Amino acid sequence: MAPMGIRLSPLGVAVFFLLGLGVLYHLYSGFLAGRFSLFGLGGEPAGGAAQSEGDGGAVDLREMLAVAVLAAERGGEEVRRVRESNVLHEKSKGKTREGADDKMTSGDVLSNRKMFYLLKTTFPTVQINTEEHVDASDKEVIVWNRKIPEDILKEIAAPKEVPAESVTVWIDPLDATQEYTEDLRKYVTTMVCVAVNGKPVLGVIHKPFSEYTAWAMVDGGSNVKARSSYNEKTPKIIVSRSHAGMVKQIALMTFGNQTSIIPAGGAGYKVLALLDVPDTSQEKADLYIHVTYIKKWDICAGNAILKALGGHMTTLSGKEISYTGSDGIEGGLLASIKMNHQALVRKLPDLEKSGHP
Ligand SMILES: Nc1ncnc2c1ncn2[C@@H]1O[C@H](COP(=O)(O)O)[C@@H](OP(=O)(O)O)[C@H]1O
Ligand SMILES: [Mg+2]
Repeated sequence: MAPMGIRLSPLGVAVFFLLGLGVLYHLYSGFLAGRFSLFGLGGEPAGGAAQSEGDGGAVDLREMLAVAVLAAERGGEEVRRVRESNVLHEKSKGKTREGADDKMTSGDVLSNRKMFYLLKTTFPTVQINTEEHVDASDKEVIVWNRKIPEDILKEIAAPKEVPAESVTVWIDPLDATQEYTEDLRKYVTTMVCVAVNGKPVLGVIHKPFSEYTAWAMVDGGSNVKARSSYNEKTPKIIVSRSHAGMVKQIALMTFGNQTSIIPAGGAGYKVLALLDVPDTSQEKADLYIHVTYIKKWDICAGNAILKALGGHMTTLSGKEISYTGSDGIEGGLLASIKMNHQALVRKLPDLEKSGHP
């Protein structure tokens, strides 16, 4: 006889066992999904999302920085792969206002796809503006493993939440496309910028061919710094080599003939030229000046990094640039660090008033 006269029916045991399994599955499914995403095994967006569909509320800027770094690096892998294949599928998207070809390659398109979908999957409600067209039928779900790299954790000790609707992300999947087509690899970067209420707060500039990444967050931290000194009197000025306009004449007129001009590709490269960057292929300059029309994805990341390090990027007349709304800016660009930026502005001609780029 069973103790206390209880007899266990086989059917009852089976039902009890199944119920138990159901409860365990319910309890652990979220945990397991988290583990799988940890290994980057793919799956549904919710697996790596730092923000769920219903959570229009807040995003953590420290998480956005981690994803921005990853996106720039993943995009960079595509940029490198396409360049090394030598099959660029080079096309013209049209002409710039000055009549130059606005080029696009498979490197731009494939990098854009990776960068856009990684950020979109992780932060589904955030506004993302990117240089290249995103093909919705060619969607790729890329899951973030939710790991914030050690160097970011070391610099930025706590999460920093902001309302998701205050955020605009700017992606440049391949800066210096013209130079990319000429195989001038050192100028090429991939960039991500996060603006909050139009102000640039977080920037990432990645060099795919030297695998160097600079990042910074305003009032947060950075992995890059300013150099110890700059020449304010006769600065070395870095300028565009393929969208120059009248920049050389303006620079020489303002700073005199002793000033040297360095023509270079890429807005990301030119901002890095102002900083203390260990990459040996990186030239150094004291100022970055641009006088023709330029787009916000080209400059937002550099603006955020300079601002985080105490520098400035403004129009030539000293106006701050707002990273919401329209894609482009008139009025040129002046970028400096550890200099009297307003004094530089006073020296330069006001392009917006003269109407002459
Ligand atoms: N007048 C202009 N019109 C449109 N885009 C411009 C421009 N001047 C510069 N740019 C863009 O700004 C970036 C840096 O330019 P530059 O190398 O000449 O300094 C390049 O971005 P992309 O390579 O991402 O297109 C370039 O196309
Ligand atoms: Mg580009």
